[in-house]
This record gives sequence, C-alpha cells and structure tokens, in this order.
Amino acid sequence: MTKYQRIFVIVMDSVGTGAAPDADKFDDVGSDTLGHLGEALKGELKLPNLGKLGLSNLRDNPIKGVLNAEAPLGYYGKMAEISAGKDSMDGHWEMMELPVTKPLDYFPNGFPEELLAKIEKFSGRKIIGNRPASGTKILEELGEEQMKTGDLIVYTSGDSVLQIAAHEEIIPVKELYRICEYARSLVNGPEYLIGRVIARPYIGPDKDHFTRTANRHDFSLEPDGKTVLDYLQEHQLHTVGIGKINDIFSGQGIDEGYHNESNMDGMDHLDHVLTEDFKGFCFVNLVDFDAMYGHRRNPTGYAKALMELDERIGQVLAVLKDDDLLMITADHGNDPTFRGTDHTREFVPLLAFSPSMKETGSLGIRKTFADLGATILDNFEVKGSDVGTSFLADLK
Ligand SMILES: O=P(O)(O)O[C@H]1O[C@H](CO)[C@@H](O)[C@H]1O
Ligand SMILES: [Mn+2]
Ligand SMILES: [Mn+2]
Repeated sequence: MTKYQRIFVIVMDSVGTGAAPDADKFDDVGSDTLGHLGEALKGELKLPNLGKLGLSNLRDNPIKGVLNAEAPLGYYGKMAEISAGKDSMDGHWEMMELPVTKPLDYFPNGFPEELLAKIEKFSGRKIIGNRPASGTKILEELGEEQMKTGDLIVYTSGDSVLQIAAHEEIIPVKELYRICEYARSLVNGPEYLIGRVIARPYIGPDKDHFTRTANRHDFSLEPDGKTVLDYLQEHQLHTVGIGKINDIFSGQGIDEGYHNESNMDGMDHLDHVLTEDFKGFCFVNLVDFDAMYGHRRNPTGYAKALMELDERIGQVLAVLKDDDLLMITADHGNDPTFRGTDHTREFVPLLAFSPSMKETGSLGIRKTFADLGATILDNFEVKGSDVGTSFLADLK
C-alpha cells in the first residue's frame, strides 16, 4: 500500500556536511560546508527548523549555533556519493538512481582549439577566455572587451562544464541559447563528453556593475538511462520539477516544471504545489547557495540564505498533511571557506519528516544518494533499477 501520497524533496544546492570518504581523490580533505559556516558565523547561524529536523544530529560534531535537537521531529542521516564527479548533474542523477559512472571530460587547461573553432564558425563570433575561472571574476576581466567586440566569453571550472557568458544587450539571450544548443550538440560524446553547457547572460554598464541574470540556462547531457522520474511517470504518478531540475534531466520524466528566479521564488513555487492535490513526487532545487555564495566563497551570504530558507521550511512543516513526506538534502558541497572556488566532495544531509511519524531516529550513513530515489519508488510500489536501498520501512 502506498504510504505517502505526495513526496517532496528539497535539494539545498551545495549544502554539504563534511568531507566524504573519497574526498582525497578530489583534493577536498578537510572541507565541511555546514560545519565551517557555523564556525564562520560564530554561533549566529540560527536554523531552528532545520535544527529540529536533526541537521546537527546527523553530524559527529554539531554545527555551531545549531543545537542537537533532543527530540528530533523526524529521521536524519547523511549520504555519500558514488558518482565519478561532484557536480549537480552527478548528484541529482544519482539521487534518481542513475549514478554517473563514466567520468565526464573536464578541461583544466581550457577547451581544444578544434572544438572552439566550430563554435566560432557557427556563431560568427570570436572566443575569448577559455580557461577555468570564477564566473563573476571573468566578467570583471573580459566583460568590457566583450561589450566592444561582441566576442564570446567561454570559461570552465573543476566540473564538466562549458560556460558561455554574454552581455544581454550585446548578444541577445535567444542568440546565446542557440549557440549553447549548438555547443551542446558537439559535446555529447564520444569525442567530448561534457556534463553541461551553461548560458550565462549578464547585464550592467561596466566591470564594477555587471550582474548575472536569471536567464541562466543549463543544457545538460540527456540521462543515459531511466531515472526514478521516468519510472514514476510510466506508472502514472505525477512528477514536478522546481528550479534547475528540468534542466538537469533535460525535461525527461517531468510532467510539471517551474523555473526559479531565486531560492525564495523556488519556495513560492513549492508553496503553490503544496496546494495541489496529486499522487507523486515534487523535486525542488534551490541553487542560490551554490551559485551566489558557495562559488563566490561568501560565508555570510551563504548563512543568510540558509536562515531565510529555514524560516520558509517552518511554514512548509505547518501545512504538510499526514500522508505527505518531506525530505531535505543536497547534491554536493561548496564550502565557502575552502580554497579555490569549486564544489567540494562531501557527505550530504538527509532529513525526512511526515506529520504522521510516530517515531524518530537515525537513518545512518547511506552509501549512495540513490537510497533516496529507491525510497520514493518503494513508497509507490514501483520497480526501478535497484541501485539504491530503500529506507521506507525505517520511517515509522
Ligand atoms: O563561477 P560560476 O560561473 O558561478 O560557475 C560555477 O557554476 C558551475 C555550475 O554549478 C560550476 O561548475 C562553476 O563553474
Ligand atoms: Mn549543485
Ligand atoms: Mn555549482
């Protein structure tokens, strides 16, 4: 029998909770997004609702400012990742029981000339940049040049991403999307296999005033197999994607999709979906933690965004029905106090709550993010790929 009618999963993008067992392979030993945020905020990181759900309980050492709940509301644990990379796509696909086992290509020394030449020919524009960079820093360096020449700014990071930044008034967003779509078609393998081509539009008069807009668009690889979303859809269960979810899965397996302008806009969409009557799964991604604060190595902004979310979580808890299940997690780390500006290979939190729960407790350390997807399928009695292990029976 279906235990929960509606399952909601909120992915707090990049909110990791301590270096993963394989962090050494990623040069991320010592990273801890939540732990270091607590320290940076010197006790001022107040997360009463996430705290009640067990956000500190799931750790060996509590987050400074976030007390261990004596009686947590629900179940808590943490999950390790088995995917080859530490990008959003790896994390989300793995949650949906499709871990990325083949390492994707990344380009620490920039993209090959031959690939860029094709993009230049297609677009009729020259390419500048072509190196790993922070997306805001590279605008400071090359944005004004782009405004004069109309060249494309191409850059990457430690992830498998090809990012194209373009001033909206110089290269219209539609044109940028067309160029990105073309670039996407060049990197679906076998020669080059890149996780995401990302359009990065921005506006502003000069280098001190450039801001990136919500017209960011991620062109992801299409999932190379069935995900939990597909299995649910095949069984007439409703699937909703809020925020980057639609992009991350190339729309595959998603019935209803919402684009987010910000974390709070994403929570507004969730509030709306919470009023809908359906049987199925709503998957929410909140990207500001990552894009606005993690990569920018800004702990204060990161903490403020978490506190804003915490307040909204409180409101969500108040409207959940007995046959709803809410799970909160993350897709990787992005420790804003760590060296560099890349994601960090970390455990992610796992919080599970339903008003109907009679007991509370630990879900332990899960070996893969796929346990989350396995639990969702188990709930709806749908058979999937069996990559993960369901913890449905533990939720009492
Ligand atoms: O520095 P910005 O442009 O935010 O880019 C970051 O965003 C990408 C996608 O999350 C990461 O790979 C990193 O490059
Ligand atoms: Mn992410
Ligand atoms: Mn990121």
